[in-house]
Amino acid sequence: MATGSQSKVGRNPMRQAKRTTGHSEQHIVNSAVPSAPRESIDNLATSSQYTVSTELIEVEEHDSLSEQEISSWAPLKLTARGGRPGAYTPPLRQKSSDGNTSRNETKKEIQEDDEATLRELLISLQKQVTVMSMNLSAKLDELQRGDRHLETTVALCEIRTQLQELTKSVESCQSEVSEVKRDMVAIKHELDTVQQVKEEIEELREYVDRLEEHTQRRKLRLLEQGLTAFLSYAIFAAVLGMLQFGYNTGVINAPQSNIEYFIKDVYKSRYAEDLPEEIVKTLYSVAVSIFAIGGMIGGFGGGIVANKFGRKGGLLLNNILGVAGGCLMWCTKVANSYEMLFFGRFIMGVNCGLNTSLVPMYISEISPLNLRGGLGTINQLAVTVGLLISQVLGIEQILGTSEGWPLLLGLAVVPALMQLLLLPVCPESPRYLLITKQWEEEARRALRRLRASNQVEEDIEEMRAEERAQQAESSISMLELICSPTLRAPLIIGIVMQLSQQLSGINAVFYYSTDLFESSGLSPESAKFATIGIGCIMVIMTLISIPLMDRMGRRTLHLYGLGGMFIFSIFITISFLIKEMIDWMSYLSVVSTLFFVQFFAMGPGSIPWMITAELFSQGPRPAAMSIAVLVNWIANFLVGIVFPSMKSYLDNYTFLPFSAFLALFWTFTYKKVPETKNKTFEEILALFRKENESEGENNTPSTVPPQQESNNVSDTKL
Ligand SMILES: OC[C@H]1O[C@](O)(CO)[C@@H](O)[C@@H]1O
Repeated sequence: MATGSQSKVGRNPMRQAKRTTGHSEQHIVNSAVPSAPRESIDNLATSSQYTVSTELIEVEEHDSLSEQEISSWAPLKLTARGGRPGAYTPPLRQKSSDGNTSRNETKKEIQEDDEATLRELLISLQKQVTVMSMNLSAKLDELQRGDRHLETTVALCEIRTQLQELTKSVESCQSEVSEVKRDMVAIKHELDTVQQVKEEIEELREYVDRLEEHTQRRKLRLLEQGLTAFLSYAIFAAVLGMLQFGYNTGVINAPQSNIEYFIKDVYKSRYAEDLPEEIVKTLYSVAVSIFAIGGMIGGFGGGIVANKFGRKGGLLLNNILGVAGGCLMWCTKVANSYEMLFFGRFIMGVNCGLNTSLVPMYISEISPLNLRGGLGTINQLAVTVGLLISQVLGIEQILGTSEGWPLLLGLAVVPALMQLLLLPVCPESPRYLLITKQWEEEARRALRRLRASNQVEEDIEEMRAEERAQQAESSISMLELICSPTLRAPLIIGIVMQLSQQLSGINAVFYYSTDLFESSGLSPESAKFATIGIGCIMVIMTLISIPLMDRMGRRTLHLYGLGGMFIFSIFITISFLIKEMIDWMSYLSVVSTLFFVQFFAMGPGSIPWMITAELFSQGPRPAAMSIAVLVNWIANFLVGIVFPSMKSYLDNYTFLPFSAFLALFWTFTYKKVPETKNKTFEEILALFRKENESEGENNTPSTVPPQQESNNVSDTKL
């Protein structure tokens, strides 16, 4: 307030006049110049009364301004001068420092008080000037009528000058008022803009809320979808491929001695000499393992086939290999050629490798979200059924004879022919049609048939969302997949899950269970039945795990599975170690093996197949499946090859390396594997993308400290 006053003093023409006059003049000025107007301008805002008092002029203005009018000047000075000496600071410039509160206060002050106050100030100033002029004119007349003519004239001149200055002062005041007015308009404009932005933000928030609600509703509807007859049919037709895999895995075990005799016979009939026993064993192991080599090739090529011919298309074509492989093995004896057996096994391997890639992909892509886990487990159920069928058919009473074994191997044509018959009426994967091929109408038609409903828009929307989410990484090649930082984590998880299935030692049990049981004290007959018992347990437990998959979640079941396998692998070792001392310990090994297999069926048997397909969106899924399936087949092959040597080197400790692997895989699953249950492919993708972004932000190394909560995004860091 004082500053405001001072600023005015500097510009006050009356003060200037006072400073430039001499002593005698000073008297004249003092006596002639009306001090009250000068004071009234200086103290305009603070004075509650206005008095003109000189020797010559006495103007009482007290009555002309009300108390209210005067007190209302104070806020005007405050806002108009802004506390900066000699310069007017518009309130507009204060807004940034004071924020919203100051803006609102300023707005209130200006809008409610200042406008009226400024107007009143102007009016009162004009009034004062008018009153003063009138008073002065009256006094002038009075003086002109008097004798002191000369002094009066001088005084009058001074008064006139002062009056002019006063007028100027009023004018400058007016211009300040207009300035304030202009600022007020600007502030109002700015406040309007702020209001507008506020409204826009509010609208956007509402839009986001609506969108979230819509996504939630869509997901709920997706979770309500049921299993239709046609979907069951399509799944049955597709999993025949996995049954084929199980059958060919198990079929070679039972007729081992028959096949070895056949190899010897062929050799003798060709070269008229006996083949050494070791070479016979080696040739038999070629017949066994060449299947896994074919599996690696087929598994690796699965991604290319899936993209080129589609999932269903690829499966149909693959059956040509199935029929060809089956026929070759069937005709082996008639053709008197073990080479034919090897070739047939190799072709069957390629066929099964392709199946392990194409079937889980097709099933996960046609399944409704809420059934994806359960239906994914059907893959492994088919494998176990295939294995059991081969074990049962392989007993001596059925086809496990020197005459029956070619047919036993040749029966592999049955699943292939059945699939050729059943699959053509099934639709192609709608995801493949929509996302890969961009054939929306065909995708809609396929979905309508699978869901037995015309309401398929939720599925279409969900697929579109997946497509949008993966846009940045569409059409991924294997090299791009390996190099992509976003996909690295799911790829490593997919690979480790496959390794956890094979390096758990399951095939050590499957390929060598009869042998194992015999060496732990069972008779050959009992050992064979114990092996069949294992096959049955496997089928039953896999069946039991189907409803659990979408209730307990993949991660939980995998952890239970690996944990149980770890415990019973230790029991197997213990039973081996003390079987010499305690007789009934051989039964402990059988029971432990049964439990070991039971825990395998609970999770590690089926989850790796489905989770690999779940961890990736449409673009990188085929390439990821290829790599993961290849790893599975390599590990499968290695266990098959290495286990006999392991057995002779480690003896009773043969299962210990598997125990160590199981502990390792359990820890990995606990720390890194996210839950995919009831998550859309888009959500799973977002999970890894978010994790990758936060990794980028934190600039942390790729291995992160352990996290407690599995479902947490950061759990997926690798
Ligand atoms: O059921 C046991 C079988 O399952 C697989 O792990 C495939 O899932 C095979 O390698 C194994 O022989």
